[in-house]
Amino acid sequence: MENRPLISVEGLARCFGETGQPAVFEDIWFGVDKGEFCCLIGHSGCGKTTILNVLAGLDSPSGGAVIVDNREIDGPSLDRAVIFQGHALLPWMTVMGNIAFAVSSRWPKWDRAKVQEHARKFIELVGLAGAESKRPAQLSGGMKQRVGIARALSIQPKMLLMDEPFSALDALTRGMLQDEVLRICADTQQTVFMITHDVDEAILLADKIVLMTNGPGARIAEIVVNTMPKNERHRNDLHRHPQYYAIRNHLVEFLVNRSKAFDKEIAEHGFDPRRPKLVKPGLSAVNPPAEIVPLTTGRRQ
Ligand SMILES: Nc1ncnc2c1ncn2[C@@H]1O[C@H](COP(=O)(O)OP(=O)(O)OP(=O)(O)O)[C@@H](O)[C@H]1O
Repeated sequence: MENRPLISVEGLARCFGETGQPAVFEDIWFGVDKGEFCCLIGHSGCGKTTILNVLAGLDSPSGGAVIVDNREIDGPSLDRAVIFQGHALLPWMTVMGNIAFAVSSRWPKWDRAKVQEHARKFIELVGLAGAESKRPAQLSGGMKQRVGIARALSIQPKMLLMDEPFSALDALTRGMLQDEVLRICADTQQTVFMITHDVDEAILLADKIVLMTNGPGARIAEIVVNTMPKNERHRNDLHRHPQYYAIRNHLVEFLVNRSKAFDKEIAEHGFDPRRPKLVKPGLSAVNPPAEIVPLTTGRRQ
């Protein structure tokens, strides 16, 4: 049996509107391994949120498929938890109520005491002990986002999907939450797919950064491997790491110049969308992963 990553995005395309409209993105191929933290970066409108929605099972692609654990996604599942930019909490419920609600959806047979005990562990994990009985209106933006993170983690999903989860927060709160997410995901070996516009956030959190060209017809241009090991990534001295500027300059150069002129690169150097190049800025390029043979579902072409 071939070695498929936990999440395998295979030939994904999405068109909106009438037939004949150009695809927002097409022929998107990449994988996320178990325990890996993957960030997706690209300009506004290239289709990042649409890809995340497909991964969440909230949208259907016009072509291709997403395979998780060797099964094609065909709808939402508690195996995949989403953290949105706006935390989407239930305003009439307390912190405990919001998290317990998710926990009891996941394990409907658990009694109230077991649900609350489990929920409390995650409330503590995100530093909200003592705020269990507060309602969302009584919380700051950062605290609400912590509840969203605790709720998503509490159902112990196979994968965590995050759409710019920190972008609405002030810089100080954003930094603190980034540190916590980095620690929690490393401790729990959580598989994460996250969209961000913030290059430094991607360098701090991601094991690999998937670069998307501009739409319409957006593609995965390449995949940047974060050559800074997780345990050497610290927000306050990220810029002192010997690999930092090589990675940062590579990402910024892509966003400023290459993302809009990728067709020219294709014409000059060729391009295999099934095997986007793996790049290690500051080190040499490495071979792309082995090609994945798509599962034939017969459902979509
Ligand atoms: N339901 C929809 N109906 C029609 N068009 C849509 C729909 N959802 C998204 N689009 C279009 O698809 C394109 C990609 O949208 P998407 O939100 O996925 O981009 P994005 O890369 O996440 O952008 P941003 O970084 O600004 O959030 C946009 O042009 C958007 O208008």
